[in-house]
Amino acid sequence: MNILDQIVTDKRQEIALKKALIPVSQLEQSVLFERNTTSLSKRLKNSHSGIIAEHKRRSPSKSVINQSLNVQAVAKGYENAGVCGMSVLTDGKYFGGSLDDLTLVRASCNLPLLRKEFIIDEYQILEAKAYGADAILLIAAILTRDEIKQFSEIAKQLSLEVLLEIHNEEELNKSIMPSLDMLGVNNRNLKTFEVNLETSKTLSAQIPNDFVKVSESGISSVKAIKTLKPFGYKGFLIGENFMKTDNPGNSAVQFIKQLER
Ligand SMILES: O=C(O)c1ccccc1NCC(=O)[C@H](O)[C@H](O)COP(=O)(O)O
Repeated sequence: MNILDQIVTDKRQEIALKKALIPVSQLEQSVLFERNTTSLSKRLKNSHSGIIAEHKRRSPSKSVINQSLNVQAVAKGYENAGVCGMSVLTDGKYFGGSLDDLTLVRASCNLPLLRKEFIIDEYQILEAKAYGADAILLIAAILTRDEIKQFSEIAKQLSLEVLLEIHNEEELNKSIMPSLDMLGVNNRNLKTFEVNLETSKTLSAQIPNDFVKVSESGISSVKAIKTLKPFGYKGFLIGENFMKTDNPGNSAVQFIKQLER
């Protein structure tokens, strides 16, 4: 079984338990549920750096990255560095994240927040809104076209933007639809965990210009961003490169300074 299949199998059980514990009516009563959201895609379009900085404690590919940081300090550091948005991993088992991380981050910065999760059920989209997200990730590899349509339309009704993640042409072709805001090309092969920026380069020409293009994973240098920009990318999702340091905010400051040179 590949890693996505494993994660999805666990996720189904997790969601069933959560639904029994916290009914939808309770999610809808959250004080964060009615808040106005901030557009991540607009920030990316108008930004020079285009960085979406991620909070990521561990991962299936790297095991532990950094478990000793305070999530709110990381969020404030990223905001002060001038990133466009923040991605908060909420999966517990594989990434060491939680929905509490999302709420803590929401309380400590005004950045547009992406809930980075393996979304396979409408319930998780309601959670995203209730815990403070501005955008959700949908992963084409684990969803049918009908599910992508259904979930992205629900997100729209909740004023959440959608970043649709693809790994190849087939996933791109099945996913294109107007209810998506951003198209993310994941450079990480989830079978081998190898990262290759060529994936972003190769797929860029096939992504219609109506979508903000985001390159995800394995971005560890300013050079990589400078190489990807001519391919139309406006967003760059960076996790490990910042999180492996003692001060991810400071690393983002140095990174953006170099990018602006
Ligand atoms: O990061 C992993 O090992 C991973 C494995 C299986 C599914 C998803 C995975 N990562 C999620 C992400 O998309 C990345 O955290 C994100 O793009 C940032 O990547 P990086 O800059 O390489 O940390």
